[in-house]
Amino acid sequence: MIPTALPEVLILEPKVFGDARGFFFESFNARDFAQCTGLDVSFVQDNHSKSGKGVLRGLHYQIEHPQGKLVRVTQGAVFDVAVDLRRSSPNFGKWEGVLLSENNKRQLWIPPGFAHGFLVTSDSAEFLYKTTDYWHPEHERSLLWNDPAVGIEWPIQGEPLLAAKDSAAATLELTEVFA
Ligand SMILES: Cc1cn([C@H]2C[C@H](O)[C@@H](COP(=O)(O)OP(=O)(O)O[C@H]3O[C@H](C)C(=O)[C@H](O)[C@H]3O)O2)c(=O)[nH]c1=O
Repeated sequence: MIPTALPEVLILEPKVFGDARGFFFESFNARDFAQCTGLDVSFVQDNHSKSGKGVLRGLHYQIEHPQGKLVRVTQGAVFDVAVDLRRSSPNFGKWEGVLLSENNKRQLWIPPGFAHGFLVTSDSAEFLYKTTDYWHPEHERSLLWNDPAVGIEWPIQGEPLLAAKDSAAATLELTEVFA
């Protein structure tokens, strides 16, 4: 486990076994996750998305039924970002960005209370993640990817490819946040 500038956001690096055939690693182990993070969480949903170069999905969160997310990349590379949306946090509005790729096999734990999104930096990327609560579309919110008040330094020249809901997302000042 590798800490980040946001104490609750954690990078996890699996032990990878390579041999003449290729590689093997345990991509998730509940006991090891609990031991190395000290967290007592259970995951209820696995998600898998594929995106082209320059796609930015996010920054999303559920205002009710907030989801903790354990995210990883199995093909390509993304710049993965978490933003602390807990008003009571000393890091409210602060962000952390981590390169996740098929090569570094790093995973990122994003707790409930944070917005999450990623920018695809490779030609395409397959993104897999586990969530600690189910999808509740009625509670989904989107924080604007380039809100100057948050100041995320996305590794992109020009505009990303965004879903309409993300182009129209609210700024930190106007979006719903957590206590
Ligand atoms: C999130 C989700 C979506 N869907 C359906 C709804 C749409 O018909 C389709 C695509 O959904 P959406 O455009 O919201 O997908 P993303 O933009 O990748 O959303 C995700 O983006 C960022 C990276 C996140 O962290 C969230 O997990 C999630 O909000 O999948 C489902 O059926 N179940 C789900 O859990």
